[in-house]
Amino acid sequence: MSNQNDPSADTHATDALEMSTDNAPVSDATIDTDTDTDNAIDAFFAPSGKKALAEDFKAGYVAIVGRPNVGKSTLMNHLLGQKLSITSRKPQTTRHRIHGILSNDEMQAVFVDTPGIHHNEVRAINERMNKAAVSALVDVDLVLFVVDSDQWRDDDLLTLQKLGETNLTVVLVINKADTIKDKGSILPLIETFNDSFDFADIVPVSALKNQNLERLQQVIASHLPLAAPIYDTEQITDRSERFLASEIIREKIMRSAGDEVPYDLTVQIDEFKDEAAHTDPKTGRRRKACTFIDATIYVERSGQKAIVIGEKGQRIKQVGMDARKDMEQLFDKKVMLTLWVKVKRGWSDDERALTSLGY
Ligand SMILES: Nc1nc2c(ncn2[C@@H]2O[C@H](COP(=O)(O)OP(=O)(O)OP(=O)(O)O)[C@@H](O)[C@H]2O)c(=O)[nH]1
Repeated sequence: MSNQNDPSADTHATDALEMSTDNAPVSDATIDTDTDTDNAIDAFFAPSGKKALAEDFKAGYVAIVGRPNVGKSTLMNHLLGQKLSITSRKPQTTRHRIHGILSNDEMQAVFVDTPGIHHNEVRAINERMNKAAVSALVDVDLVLFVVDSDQWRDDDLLTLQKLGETNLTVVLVINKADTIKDKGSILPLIETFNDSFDFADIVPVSALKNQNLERLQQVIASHLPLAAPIYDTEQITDRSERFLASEIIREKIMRSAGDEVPYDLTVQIDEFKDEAAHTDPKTGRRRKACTFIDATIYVERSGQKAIVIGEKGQRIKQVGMDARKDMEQLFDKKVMLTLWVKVKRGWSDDERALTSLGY
C-alpha cells in the first residue's frame, strides 16, 4: 500500500510531512569494475555448502514466550548470532511473530518469537498481540518460557497458567543471569520455579552476554523430534527483507526516542527496489548493486511527529543512518534509505487500519 499515490488514503494520512534523510548522492555508491566476473568464478568453484545431514537430525518449532521485557528478542537474536528481532528497553516492542532459524550439524530449531501475553487490554492492537502470543503456541515442539532472574511477577504466572493447559514440553530459561550479584541466590529461585510447574529443563542464561547459550542449544536439541530440516539450513529467517527493514527502522526510533513515543508507531515500507550493478549511462561510471528503500513512519499525533523528527531533523537523520548500517550488514548489500514521517490519528484503535498495515 503506497499512501503517496493513493487519494483515498489522504483521509487517514492527515498532517503529512515528509522528512528525507540520508540523501547521500547516488554516486557515493562505490564503483567497481571486474568484481562481477570474479564473483561468478568464485561462486562456480565454491563448495555447495550443503553438508550431508546426520541420520539422527532433529528439527522442530520452538516458541519463545514470556512477559514483556524479559529478553525474548535478545535471546533469539543471540542464539542466531544475527539481529532479526527488535529490542529496546521499552516493554512490548515485539509486535510480530518472527521466525528465526538456527541450524547446525545436528539440529534445526525454528524460533517463533512472540509478544508477551497481556490481559485487561482494551485497544485493538493489544488484542491482536494477545492472539498472536497464544496462537504461537499451537503446533510447536518446544516452549522456552523466559523469565527475568530478578523479577518474578503475576504476569509470569498468567503465562504459566496458559502453558499448564497444554501438553507442551516447556523449558524454563532464567534470563539476565548476569544481573544476579550473588550467584548462590539462583538455586532457591530454581526451586521456586520447579515447585510451580513441571519443567522439562531449567537453564539460567544471560542472552545479552551470551552466557550458557551453548548449553541451552543442547537442551533445545534434546527436546526436538527426529526430523529432516524444515527450512534450508543456510536460511536464517522466513521473513522478507521488507519486513526486517521496517522492524530495524522501528527499533532505531524506539531506542532513540525512548519513552517519548508510544510503542504503537508503525513503519511501512513504501518501496523496496533492488538495482543491479550497472554502468551509469550519463557518466559512464560503474555503480555497485544497491537497494533503494522508502519507508513511512506513522505516528498518532503531531507532537510525536516532532519528537521522531527531532530538532532540525537530527533524530530522524540519525535513525536513518543507524538503520541503513544495520540493513547493509544484515542484507549484505548497499542500501539507500529515505524516511518519511506522517500522522495517522487513532490508527492503533482502528481494526481496518491495522489490517491494511499488515497486522
Ligand atoms: N542485563 C541483561 N539485560 C538483558 C538480557 N537480555 C535482555 N536484556 C535487556 O532487556 C531489555 C528487553 O529485552 P528484549 O529482548 O527486547 O525483551 P522482550 O522480552 O523481547 O520484550 P518484548 O518485545 O516487550 O516482549 C533490553 O534492554 C535488553 O537489552 C540479559 O541477559 N542481561
